Amino acid sequence: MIEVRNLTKSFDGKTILHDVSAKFETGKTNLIIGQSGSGKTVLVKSIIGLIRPEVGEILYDGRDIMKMDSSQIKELRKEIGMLFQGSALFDSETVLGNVAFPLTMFTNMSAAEIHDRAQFCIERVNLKGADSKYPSEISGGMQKRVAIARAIALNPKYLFCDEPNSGLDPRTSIVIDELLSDITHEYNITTIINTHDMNSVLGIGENITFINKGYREWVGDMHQIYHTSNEALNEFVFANDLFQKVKQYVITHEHH
Ligand SMILES: Nc1ncnc2c1ncn2[C@@H]1O[C@H](COP(=O)(O)OP(=O)(O)OP(=O)(O)O)[C@@H](O)[C@H]1O
Repeated sequence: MIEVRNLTKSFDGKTILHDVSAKFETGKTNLIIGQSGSGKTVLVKSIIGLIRPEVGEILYDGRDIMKMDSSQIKELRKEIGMLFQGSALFDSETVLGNVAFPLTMFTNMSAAEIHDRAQFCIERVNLKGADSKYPSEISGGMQKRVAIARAIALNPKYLFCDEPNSGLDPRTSIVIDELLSDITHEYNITTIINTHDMNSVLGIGENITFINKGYREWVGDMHQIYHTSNEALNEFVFANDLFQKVKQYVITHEHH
């Protein structure tokens, strides 16, 4: 579990995070949602140690990253997988080369072991047979799966995903969401997903943290969110007609 306690962060005298506390649970898909500019990225960057808040605690299964020096943070990062927006693959490397990269960089595994582990991860994301392809030769959804395979190569305890569905069509987005959710459960990973995608919120949101103007205003899951009395959250999630209808449908049918 990652627990954040009373985080406050300001830039140039302007407070961006106001006393934010949140829990991100092990083996669950933890979503962070909120409007553009609400402070989600500042929160995530704080959690991974790229930004240092003025006040607060950030506990990785009890270990406070705020109290770590840079070499300790570097050690901790070995337990963290990252999935960046746009996949961030190396264009000049094959699928296999991309997935093998962190294994080559951060382990003492032999070439044969690296090959086996990379192949295992490639198969886990259903890309068997694509290992010698280059990123430019595969679709955006497949690239995202390569990025997921790379992110899990080192068997991370923690996985951070920044807008994993950006640029993907709705159907591919669901495939990626389900893959992230399955992997989270299967390997008992503390997964944190920064997302704007309401399909993800309602589809895989096991633990949702809503940030509004730098305050953590709501926490709950994809079922509870239909019943929220938080106006800002309601407007954010159910802004469009379709989601409004889904909400009415769910609420009506729950009472029967
Ligand atoms: N390094 C920085 N220096 C000064 N201000 C910053 C810095 N980083 C972020 N901010 C400010 O913090 C606020 C919150 O930004 P943040 O990027 O966390 O929003 P967000 O919720 O992630 O938005 P989006 O959904 O658009 O990515 C913004 O007003 C931004 O200008």
